Amino acid sequence: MSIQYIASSKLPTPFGVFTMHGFEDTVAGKEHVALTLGDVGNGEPVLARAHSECLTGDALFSMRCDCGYQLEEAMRAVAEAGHGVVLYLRQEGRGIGLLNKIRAYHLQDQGADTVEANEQLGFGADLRDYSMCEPMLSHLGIYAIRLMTNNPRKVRALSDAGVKVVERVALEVGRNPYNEGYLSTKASKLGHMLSSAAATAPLTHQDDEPVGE
Ligand SMILES: Nc1nc2c(ncn2[C@@H]2O[C@H](COP(=O)(O)OP(=O)(O)OP(=O)(O)O)[C@@H](O)[C@H]2O)c(=O)[nH]1
Ligand SMILES: [Zn+2]
Repeated sequence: MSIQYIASSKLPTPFGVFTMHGFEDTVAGKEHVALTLGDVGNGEPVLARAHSECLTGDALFSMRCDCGYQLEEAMRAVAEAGHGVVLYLRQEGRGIGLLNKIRAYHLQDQGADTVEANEQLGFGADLRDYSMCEPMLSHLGIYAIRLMTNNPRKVRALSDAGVKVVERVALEVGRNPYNEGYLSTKASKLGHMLSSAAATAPLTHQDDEPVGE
């Protein structure tokens, strides 16, 4: 198996004290992380998020997408439930990588949507692979999950990869004027289950009125 468990440590966050588990994909050369909180290995289905890396949204406060908001809400929900897991998967830009995502954003600045931009760069719309999830979850003693996502293809991909998904839990947060078009493209072209007036969960950096655009 190419996924190897490496080490664990505490990770205190504003939401609670998680345990961070590091894994290495020795074939792809990628490092992935699982954050757990509470007892996740008791056989009960576990509240879970499989979150694909988005440096811009997760770390740089970007409002172009909903990733940062979803990550924050997922960690908050796990803390509120008292147990759960967040898999942080290092497949930036739906698998095309950070620099290609910046190229794609440049094309989107000029009018392409998120799918057209990928295609203009010669990539498929979504190159992600979820095969690391089952071995990571198994290592943590998790055999069934309640998956926080709006993406039905992610549910199918995880199921196809051997993960028992007993429920999909909607995760609609962070809609704002900068990601409105992106979210409607996700719904129309990528099949995401999104209501048009999704609830917003403002983050501290979302307080300012948008400027430009
Ligand atoms: N190529 C590309 N990747 C993007 C863009 N915006 C966000 N991403 C990446 O998309 C991934 C997140 O995918 P999303 O489609 O937003 O959400 P999802 O994971 O499919 O679905 P949810 O579980 O509902 O969040 C992350 O890896 C982001 O870096 C974009 O415009 N172009
Ligand atoms: Zn994002």
